[in-house]
Amino acid sequence: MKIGCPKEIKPQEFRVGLTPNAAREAVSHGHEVIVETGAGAGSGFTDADYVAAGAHILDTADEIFAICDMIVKVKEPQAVERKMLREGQLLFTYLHLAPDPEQTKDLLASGCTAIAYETVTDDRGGLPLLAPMSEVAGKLAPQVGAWTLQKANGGRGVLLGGVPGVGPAKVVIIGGGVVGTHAARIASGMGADVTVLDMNLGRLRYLDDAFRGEFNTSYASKGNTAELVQTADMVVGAVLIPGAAAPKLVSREQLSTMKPGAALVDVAIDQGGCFETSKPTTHADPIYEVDGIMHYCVANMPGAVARTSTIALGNATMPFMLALADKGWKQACADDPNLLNGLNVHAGQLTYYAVGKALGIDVVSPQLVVK
Ligand SMILES: NC(=O)C1=CN([C@@H]2O[C@H](COP(=O)(O)OP(=O)(O)OC[C@H]3O[C@@H](n4cnc5c(N)ncnc54)[C@H](O)[C@@H]3O)[C@@H](O)[C@H]2O)C=CC1
Ligand SMILES: CC(=O)C(=O)O
Ligand SMILES: [Mg+2]
Repeated sequence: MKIGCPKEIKPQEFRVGLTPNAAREAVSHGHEVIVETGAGAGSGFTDADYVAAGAHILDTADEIFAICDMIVKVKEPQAVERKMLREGQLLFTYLHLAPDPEQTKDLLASGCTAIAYETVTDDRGGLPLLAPMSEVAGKLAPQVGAWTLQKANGGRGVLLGGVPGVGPAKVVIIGGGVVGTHAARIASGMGADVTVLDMNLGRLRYLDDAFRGEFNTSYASKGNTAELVQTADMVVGAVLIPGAAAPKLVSREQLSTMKPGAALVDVAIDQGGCFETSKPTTHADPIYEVDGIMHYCVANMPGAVARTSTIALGNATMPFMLALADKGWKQACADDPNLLNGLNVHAGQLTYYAVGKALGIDVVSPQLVVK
């Protein structure tokens, strides 16, 4: 199979879909790997590194999309990339379709088959291709939130860890999954007073047990959430219902109950965001203010630490990428129900129920598609 890896074109996205190690592995399985010139530069990989791994280099994304059977990327295809996708071609990348009707329309029109990293599952109910980037974004959240809280950036002027004689900042994390857990570890490591909210009591039990009270836990009822948000210096949005649009858990009215200059860090923005006032921002212009509350809503946070993120993502995607290349997507998905859960689009039809529900589009069963 011809496997293509174009350079990412989303603003300030420095990750790349294939590492030289992944390219080497695919070549050793008998595949041809074609990488766009400079695609790895933002992650510290040169064209020569890919050539040494057995890949070929081409000058433009057009050439790669024209000749490759499978396109491996990081971020959802941008409008110009969507025009290059074609019937029968396989796209393997993050998609986040539920909050993105335009991308969904274009993918359906292209006739391609698209497998979304964020809905591939594992046998323990986890999301193995989302997890590495959630680990990164979770660890970044207190760091970017601390910066947002600085006075010159519009924030409250509060230091997360406090100092002797002045108490620490209060950090409230809504969602105690992968993002939430990593954010809690870092925020409490920075000395903040941290509370994690989740609706899953089993998850709260696990967090309490595993971290031995290093941070507080609270059940995510509307009342508890509203009370904690009022007292918070920083709120991290870290909820997920896989594939679906994020539920809105803090309304615009609630902003007036918060401390002026508090920071909302909406990591769930890639699924539409869990604060009513969230809208996607970029690393170039990451924050904005609504009703005196600072918002940070960058939808590709891991791109900021591209080398760490590219290697972590590549470790996770490699076995799935190889299965897709070795067997073809249909057989690979038929053999592995976890990979089949990644199938979002095939030949003009949606194949993921939560996306169809969010966008009001009919869905065909993925099991029928691979029969
Ligand atoms: N902005 C960015 O650059 C990035 C964003 N993300 C996003 O972060 C979000 C979280 O991802 P993960 O932590 O991996 O998901 P996860 O599935 O590990 O955790 C989500 C948690 O949210 C909880 N939850 C669901 N609904 C809730 C509610 N109404 N109230 C309280 N808790 C609720 C679940 O019980 C679960 O524990 C996702 O939208 C993901 O796509 C992930 C990586 C990078
Ligand atoms: C998960 C995601 O959206 C990202 O890593 O950018
Ligand atoms: Mg994203």
